[in-house]
Amino acid sequence: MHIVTAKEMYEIDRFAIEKGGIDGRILMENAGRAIVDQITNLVDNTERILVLVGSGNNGGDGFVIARNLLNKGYEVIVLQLVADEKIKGDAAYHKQLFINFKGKIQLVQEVTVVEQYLSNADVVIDAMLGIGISGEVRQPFKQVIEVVNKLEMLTISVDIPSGVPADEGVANFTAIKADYTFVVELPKLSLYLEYCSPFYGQWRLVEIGLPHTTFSQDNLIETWNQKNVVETLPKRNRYSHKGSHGKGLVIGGSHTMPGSVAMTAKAALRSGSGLITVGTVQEAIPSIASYCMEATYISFLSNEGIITGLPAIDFSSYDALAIGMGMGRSESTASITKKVIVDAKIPILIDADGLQHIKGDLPLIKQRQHPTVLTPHPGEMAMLTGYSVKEILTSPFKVSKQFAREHGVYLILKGVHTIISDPNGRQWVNTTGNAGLAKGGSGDVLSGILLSMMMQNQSLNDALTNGCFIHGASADILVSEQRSKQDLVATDVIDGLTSVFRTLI
Ligand SMILES: NC(=O)C1=CN([C@@H]2O[C@H](COP(=O)(O)OP(=O)(O)OC[C@H]3O[C@@H](n4cnc5c(N)ncnc54)[C@H](OP(=O)(O)O)[C@@H]3O)[C@@H](O)[C@H]2O)[C@@H](O)CC1
Ligand SMILES: [K+]
Repeated sequence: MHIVTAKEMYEIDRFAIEKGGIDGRILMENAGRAIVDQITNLVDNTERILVLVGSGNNGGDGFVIARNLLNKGYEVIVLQLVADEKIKGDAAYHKQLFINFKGKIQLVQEVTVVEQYLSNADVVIDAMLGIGISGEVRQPFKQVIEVVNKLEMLTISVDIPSGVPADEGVANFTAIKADYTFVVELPKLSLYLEYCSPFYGQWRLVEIGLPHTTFSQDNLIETWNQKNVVETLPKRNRYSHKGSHGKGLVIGGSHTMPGSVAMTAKAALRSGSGLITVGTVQEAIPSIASYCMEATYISFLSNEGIITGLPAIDFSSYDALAIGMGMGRSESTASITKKVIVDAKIPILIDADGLQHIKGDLPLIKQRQHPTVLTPHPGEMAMLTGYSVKEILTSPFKVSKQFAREHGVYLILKGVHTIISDPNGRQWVNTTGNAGLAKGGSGDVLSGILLSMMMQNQSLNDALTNGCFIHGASADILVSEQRSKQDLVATDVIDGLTSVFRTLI
């Protein structure tokens, strides 16, 4: 599903009205009614409802909601926070309907009076500000937002919690902390920003009759969900053999960090790879092999437990390779990483210490004729780009797109909402995963799943989005059935792959 910026949402709205011929007042009615259907599942009609409305169409939705709740027997009061003349167009039309239906509207701008009304209500519907907000929230909204948040009553936001920007790039704002948000038609970008999404509370989309078209050529961002995975994940052919599902190479590990490559290799095998070879230091091989007996091993030259030399490897005999996990950050591992990037004429995934090593050599990656996949977390992304972590989290879509285009890479920016960007600037947001994944080893497991997907017969975009989905889905299934977010560890996520594949294939 397409994720929209405010600008794109307005384009779709304009298209529906101007070209499609639908009346904006009908769209507003649809929005309000669809949201009322949701509210009636949450709130029973003995509860007193206060609807806070502002000057725009978000407030217009508020009037439709108030009228339809009134019709259903709820006790409803609308607090209008702006002067009468500010309410125009479709919103004014629906305000008049509410009045015609004997609805009660109080024009209030002093926060103390708003507070009194709030103390006599059970539920607040937030229809103050929608996607039309610009700049810092002004008074009286700022104070009202603070009061609503302080009271901690059931708060339901219309389209977007008032004050939350629709788009990325705004780090500091005052906004309603909603318990529920009913998002009109399409998800807004801020739903996938980790500093904005908590404000939405639980959220759901409501359909109002707009087409799901996109007019933007430059901002293609989509969610990637189970349906997409089922449609694109290759089915295993009965007549296939181990060579048909990819022969992958994993380079990394060190005496003190053998677990990383072990988990990458095991995850790759559990995700369908035909053959996996691990290239690592001699002293780590016995412990890795005891965990991952299905892999084969190449012993690399080492000194004090760190890889120091690359043996002669025919990279062309592999379908893809992953490098960097648990490798350490010495001069020798840096030069090996660079040599692999130049010599290996196959798709490469670079993670962890490998990312540190390429920072000064990004042109080498751009020159590659084969795909390169980078999998940084925000800290590594900051190291690669020179932006601060805060800047990256404030504009993760923009920063990733820019980086993927500039360096010709596939970029997976890991996070609560992992963003996958391709070299053409297309982007996807993964929809699975939970806080249980915020542990050491998660990234190594993801690299293994991705390596495997990169070798299966699918487009690289599908491979990467599917890999991220499957990784998060394993954690989700485990947390819902047997583990908790507390005790989930990376190797569990590998074991959980069985449940994911059983539901997907
Ligand atoms: N297809 C759709 O998209 C549909 C959308 N619909 C709904 O419409 C909503 C978008 O409506 P919208 O465009 O009227 O904007 P919205 O956010 O209600 O208000 C903007 C007003 O707020 C004000 N204001 C601005 N910044 C401010 C600030 N910092 N601090 C304080 N005030 C500020 C500014 O007024 P000003 O005081 O500047 O005159 C401006 O006029 C959308 O979220 C959805 O709910 C549905 O009805 C169905 C179809
Ligand atoms: K709102």
